[in-house]
Amino acid sequence: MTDFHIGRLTVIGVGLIGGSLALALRDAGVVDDIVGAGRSIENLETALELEIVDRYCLDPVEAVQGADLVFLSTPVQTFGTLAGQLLPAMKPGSILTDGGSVKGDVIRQIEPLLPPGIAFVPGHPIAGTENSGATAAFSSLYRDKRCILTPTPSTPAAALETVRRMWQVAGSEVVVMGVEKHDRILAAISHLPHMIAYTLVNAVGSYDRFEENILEYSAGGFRDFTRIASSDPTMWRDIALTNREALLEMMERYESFLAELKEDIRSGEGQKLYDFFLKSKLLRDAIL
Ligand SMILES: NC(=O)C1=CN([C@@H]2O[C@H](COP(=O)(O)OP(=O)(O)OC[C@H]3O[C@@H](n4cnc5c(N)ncnc54)[C@H](O)[C@@H]3O)[C@@H](O)[C@H]2O)C=CC1
Ligand SMILES: O=C(O)C(=O)Cc1ccc(O)cc1
Repeated sequence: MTDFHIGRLTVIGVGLIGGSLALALRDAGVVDDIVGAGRSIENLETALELEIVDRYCLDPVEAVQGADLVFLSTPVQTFGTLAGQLLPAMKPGSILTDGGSVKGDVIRQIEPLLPPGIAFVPGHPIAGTENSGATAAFSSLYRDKRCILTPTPSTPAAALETVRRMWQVAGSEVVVMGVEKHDRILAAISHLPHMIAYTLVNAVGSYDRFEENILEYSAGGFRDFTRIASSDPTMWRDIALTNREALLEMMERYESFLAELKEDIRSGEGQKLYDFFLKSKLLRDAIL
C-alpha cells in the first residue's frame, strides 16, 4: 500500500514514455482518472482501446482542465509551444512535469512561461526502447530503472517530492542532479551512442560496391549494436539540436579516439590495439 495518490493525470503525447507511465500508475492503483492528448487521433484511439487513458482530447488546453498533474511526453522541441498553451489553463496548485531526454533547453523553454501557483518539475526516466507510439507502451518499463529529476531554484520542494513519489511508485530509483550534469552525462551515455548507431547504419547501408543490400548479411553484432538506430527520427532530431553543445563535445572526443584507433591499425600497432580492446572489454564487463 502507498499513500501516494493522483486525482487526474493528463498525459500530453501518449507514446512509449507517457503511455508507460500512465499504465504503471494505473496498475499501482494510485490514479483516479487519466486523460490523454496528442495530435494523432489514431494513436489516441489506440491508447483508449489499450486502456492507457480513460478519455482523450485533441485540444491540449481542454485536456489539462482539472488535472492535478500534467506529464509532457512529446518530442522536446514541442515543449515550449505546448507549455505556452497549457500552463494558463492548468489549475492552481497543480504540477507540470516531463520526461524529455534533454533538460537545460526544456527548462529554458518552460520556466519563463510558468504562471504563479503552477510548479514545474523537470524529469527524465532513463528507460526506453527503440519503439514509439501507444502500442509500444508497457507498465513495467520503469521498473528497476533510474529516473533523474533536475529541479531548479524555482521548483517547489513539495512538487519535487510528489514527482519523486510518482516515479518510485512506477518502480524507479529517483536521482536528483543538476541540469548541466544531466545533459553532459546523457550526451555521453545516450545521445552519442544514438548518433554513432545512425552513422554506422547509413555508412554501411549506403555502401554500393556490390549490387545488393549488404545489410541483409548482418549478423548479431551489427544488429545488437544498431538496435537504437530504429528509434524515432523526430525525437532524435530534437535531442541532437537541443543538447547540441554537450553532444558536439562528446562527438569530438569520440572522433579523437577513432582517429587514434585508425592510426594504430594503419601502423600495425598490435600491442596498442590489444590494450585498447582489453581496456574497453573490462570497462564494459564491469557495468553488466
Ligand atoms: N523513447 C525513449 O526511449 C525515451 C524517450 N524519452 C523522451 O520522452 C519523450 C517522448 O518520447 P516517446 O514516448 O518515445 O515518443 P513517442 O513517439 O512514442 O510518443 C510521442 C507522442 O507525442 C505525440 N506528439 C508529437 N508531437 C506532438 C505535438 N506537437 N502535440 C501533441 N502531441 C504530439 C505523438 O503523436 C506521439 O504519440 C521525448 O521527449 C523523448 O525525448 C525519454 C526517455 C526514453
Ligand atoms: O532504447 C534504448 O536502449 C535507449 O537508449 C532508450 C532511451 C532513449 C532516450 C532516452 O532519453 C533514454 C533512454
